[in-house]
Amino acid sequence: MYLQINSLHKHFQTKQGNLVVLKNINMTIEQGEFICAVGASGSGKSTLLRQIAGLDLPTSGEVKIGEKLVTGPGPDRGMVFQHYTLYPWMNVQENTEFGLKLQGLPKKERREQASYYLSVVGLSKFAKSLPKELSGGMKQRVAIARALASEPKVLLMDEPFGALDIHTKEAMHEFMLDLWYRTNLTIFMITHDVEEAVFLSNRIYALGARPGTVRKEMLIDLPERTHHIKRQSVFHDYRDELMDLLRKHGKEALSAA
Ligand SMILES: Nc1ncnc2c1ncn2[C@@H]1O[C@H](COP(=O)(O)OP(=O)(O)OP(=O)(O)O)[C@@H](O)[C@H]1O
Repeated sequence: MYLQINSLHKHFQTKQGNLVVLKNINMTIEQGEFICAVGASGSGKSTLLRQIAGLDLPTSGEVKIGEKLVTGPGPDRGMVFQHYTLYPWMNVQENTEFGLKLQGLPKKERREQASYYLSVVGLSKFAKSLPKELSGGMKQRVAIARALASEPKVLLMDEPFGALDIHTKEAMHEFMLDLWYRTNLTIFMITHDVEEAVFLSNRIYALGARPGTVRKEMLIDLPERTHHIKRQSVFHDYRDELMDLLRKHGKEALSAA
C-alpha cells in the first residue's frame, strides 16, 4: 500500500465541548490510484485532508506514506486548494519554482524542473505571465504544476475545481484524467460533487457526517472516461447510488444534530 490511514480519530475542543469530527477512518490506497472522498458539508473532508497533509495531527490513529508515519508536511505530498494560492506578485514560472526554492534546490535545477511541469500542464507559453493575466482554470493548472514540481508521491486536492464554471470544470476534468494516465500519479481528492467523483476516480470513499465516518467504499469501473459516459446508465447507476447514500446520511445527520 502507498497511503494508509489507520483508525484515525479527530476531535476538536470547542465552546460547546468535545466535537468528534472524524471517527475511526481507515483507508488503504495503492500507488497510481485516483481516489475521491465524497461527503456532505461538515463530514470532515477538509479535516481529513489536513491530517494526510500533516498540517494537523490526528487525536489518535495514524497516516502513513509507504512505511513513513506522517508527522508534519513534507515534499512527498503536494497540495492543491480550491482557492488559488498563487502569489500575485510572482509570475507563473516563479510561482511554480517557489516550493523548490524553499527546499533549497539550486537555481538552474529548479528552473528546469518547474519548466518541465509547466509543459506538463500545457502552460509553457505563460511562464512570464502574472496570475491576474490567467483564467481560473489556468491558475489551477499552475497550482497543480507547482504541487507536481516537488515530485510528490501523492497529490492531495481540496475541492480544486469548486470555484470554476461548468465548462472550465469539464476541461479541468479531462486535463486531470490525461495527467493521471500520463504520470500514474497517486491522487487523493475531496469533493462534494458526486458526478465529478464518479467521472474521475477509480475508487470513492463516501463519508457520512456528524461524526465523519466512511459509510461506503465504491469501486468505479467505467468502460471509458469521456463525456459520452455521462449519458450512459453505468454512470447514472454509480451517481444515483452515491447520491442516495449521501442523502440518507445527510438526513440522519440533521436529525441527530
Ligand atoms: N479547528 C477547528 N476547531 C473546531 N472545529 C473545527 C475545526 N476545523 C473543523 N472543525 C469542524 O469540523 C467539522 C468538519 O469540518 P470540515 O471543514 O472538515 O468539513 P468539510 O466536509 O470539509 O466541509 P465543507 O464541504 O463545507 O468544506 C465542522 O463542523 C467544523 O466546524
